[in-house]
Amino acid sequence: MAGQVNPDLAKERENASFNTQKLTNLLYGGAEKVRRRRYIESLAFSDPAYSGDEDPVFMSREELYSSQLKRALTTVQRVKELNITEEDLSTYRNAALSGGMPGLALTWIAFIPTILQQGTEEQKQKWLKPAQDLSIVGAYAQTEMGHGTFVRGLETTATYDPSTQEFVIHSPTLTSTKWWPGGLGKTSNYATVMAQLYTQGKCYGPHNFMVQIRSLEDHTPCPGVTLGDIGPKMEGNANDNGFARFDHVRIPRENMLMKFARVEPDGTYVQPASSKLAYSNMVYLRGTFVMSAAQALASASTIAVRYSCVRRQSEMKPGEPEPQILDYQTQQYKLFPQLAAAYAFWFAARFMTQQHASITGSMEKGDMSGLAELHALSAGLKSYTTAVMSAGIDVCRMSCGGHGYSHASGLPALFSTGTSLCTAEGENTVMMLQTARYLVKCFVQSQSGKTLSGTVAYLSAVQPSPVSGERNMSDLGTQVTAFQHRAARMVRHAALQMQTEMQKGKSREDAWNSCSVLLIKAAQAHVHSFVVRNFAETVQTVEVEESVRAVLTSLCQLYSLHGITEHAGDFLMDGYLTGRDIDAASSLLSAVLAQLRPDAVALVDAFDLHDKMLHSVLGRYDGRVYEHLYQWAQKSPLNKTEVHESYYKYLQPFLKSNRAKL
Ligand SMILES: CCCCCCCCCCCCCC(=O)SCCNC(=O)CCNC(=O)[C@H](O)C(C)(C)COP(=O)(O)OP(=O)(O)OC[C@H]1O[C@@H](n2cnc3c(N)ncnc32)[C@H](O)[C@@H]1OP(=O)(O)O
Ligand SMILES: Cc1cc2nc3c(=O)[nH]c(=O)nc-3n(C[C@H](O)[C@H](O)[C@H](O)COP(=O)(O)OP(=O)(O)OC[C@H]3O[C@@H](n4cnc5c(N)ncnc54)[C@H](O)[C@@H]3O)c2cc1C
Repeated sequence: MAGQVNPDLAKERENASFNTQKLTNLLYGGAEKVRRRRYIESLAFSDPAYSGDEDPVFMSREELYSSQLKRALTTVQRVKELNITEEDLSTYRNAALSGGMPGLALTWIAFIPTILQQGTEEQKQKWLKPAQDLSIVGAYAQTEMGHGTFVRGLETTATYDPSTQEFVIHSPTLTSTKWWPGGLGKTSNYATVMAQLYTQGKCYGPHNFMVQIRSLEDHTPCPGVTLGDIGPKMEGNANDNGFARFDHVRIPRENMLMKFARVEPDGTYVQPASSKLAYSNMVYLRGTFVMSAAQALASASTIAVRYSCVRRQSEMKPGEPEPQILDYQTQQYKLFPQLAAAYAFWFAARFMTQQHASITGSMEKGDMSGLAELHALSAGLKSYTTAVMSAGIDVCRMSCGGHGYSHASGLPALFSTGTSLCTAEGENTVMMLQTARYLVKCFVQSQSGKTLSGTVAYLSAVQPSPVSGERNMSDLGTQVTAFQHRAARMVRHAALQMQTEMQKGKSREDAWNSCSVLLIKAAQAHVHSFVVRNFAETVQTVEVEESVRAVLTSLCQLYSLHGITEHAGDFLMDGYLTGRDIDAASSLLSAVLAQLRPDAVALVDAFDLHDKMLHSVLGRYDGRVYEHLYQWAQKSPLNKTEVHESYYKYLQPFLKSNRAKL
């Protein structure tokens, strides 16, 4: 990252109130981890095997597919040569493949985790090593053309035949065609297939099956399997999201992933401790999306904040030089909430990872009591953080004016990739409704006197009626309590509204549907409140230098004050906060924007995102935007020749004939 730095950016860095490195260490879990991550990334960044390809935005779909596949295979080779450990694997791969996720990566992201989550010890022994060594390449084939959300509605069948001890995998209808799985189209030779399990004439619902789909010799589809790519998408076109149809394809009984449910050789079905354990891999992946959301928003904020310090536009005071656009309060109001949300989500992702490890640890020992909370938390956090991230990246894009709209900024690709996380691994509305379902249940339990624990404990603790009196709106404790009050009120309101609808004669399902907008809003308020509380607790308790704590405290205040002012109606609804409180929150918010302004560049630098990860001319660490914008445009394929061939084909004859008519 050396080289001459734009003087405006250099000045920003000199003027920061805290040591950037200390904050980076906090984000990544210590100085040694930061050093290690940088070293591992440098191995990829300095490797000539990964350089030389042109910018992905100038490539055709086929070029992109094959170049990223080649890169992915190089990573496999390098991981062995360089002895990259399990701990460093994702850092290395992310650095090497930052130009676009290849279909092959689904082996790492979804296929291997499914074997780990759903396989018996024997099955792990059989398939994990080949998958890790890439002697088999796998996809996670669940979604069908007709059903993605409603897993119980999947149509693919796996019918057990005790006479041969095999399952017969079949796609009975067009809509049962597997559709979307990453890496399925052209790359994979295996897939875990989610199918309705039939045995002894009874359907036991969706279960996972290991199915070979292509020949290990020549990669042609196995008998009875039809495969292909589903075509280009909004982004992610290095990935061959694919389709698959099965015509009575037979697989051995041992290919059902049987960690939880089992089918005995005679066809007897053995129940799992919970039928939802077949979904455990989805819960795991959703949890990981929270960090992806944090990192995507961190990238967008880094690009937009750095550029906003390099870019000068208009006149603030007559006769004075044009100001850096970050000096406009409106620009700060666009960008700082995204920056604050990136930090908030980073800490929430950390909590999510710890919760996942702790609850799955208990589940391994047979204690299923945490499953519902884990599902509600991962579904809600996935939904909330990816939605805010997606909208936030677009705010960052617009904040960069015209240059933000160019692929040179990196923001269009970041948005199109990021926004896919709102749909993949559980559509966001559907996920938030799952959280709402849990909240309503908890509310009913608290009404009958049960003391709630975990992330919903506040639902029984918060006073239903507002507390009158003066409030200090700058106090983090006051802000957290206000968020909890808002969420508790909204959950109570949605649940009581449902009860009212049912008392009027509606079925539970109809009452649920007619209250679902209220329910979604209540669940969003719950997750929002959790994120605020977790952020506040982190900044108050973390061991760190006081200057770092001070800037994080301002950032946390900004995050919650922004939430309060943007959702003022929710806080005012029952008079918990007054108009004066909201006015105070708005004034404080303006003050915090100004307070954070000198630290903005240092706060994005602390994410420690290398230029080779950002892929942005606008977000370059050295701020040399204009010269590189000019250089970048020269690479446009349209500039390969001075006069484009279409001129000779179309424009020249057209102009000639037009002129002849004159
Ligand atoms: C920029 C960054 C880029 C980064 C790139 C990243 C890579 C991207 C890679 C992309 C890769 C993308 C890869 C992909 O996309 S893979 C495909 C992912 N697909 C999905 O996620 C499907 C979503 N649908 C479902 O999960 C279910 O069908 C839902 C949940 C909707 C309903 O389900 P169902 O109809 O069966 O249930 P029910 O509603 O009758 O409820 C019944 C009860 O069950 C409880 N329940 C439900 N579920 C769970 C659960 N899991 N654990 C524990 N409990 C659960 C529920 O609360 C209820 O409890 P109760 O109230 O009765 O007590
Ligand atoms: C980039 C990408 C990668 C993917 N990778 C994979 C993969 O590797 N493997 C795989 O199996 N799948 C994959 N998928 C598929 C993905 O998991 C599904 O698209 C996703 O789960 C949403 O399901 P759906 O498409 O059926 O949406 P739908 O459910 O049809 O959603 C359409 C609308 O209906 C609404 N809706 C549906 N049900 C309800 C309800 N109960 N209440 C209220 N509203 C409702 C939704 O909110 C949404 O507004 C991928 C998808 C994408 C975009």
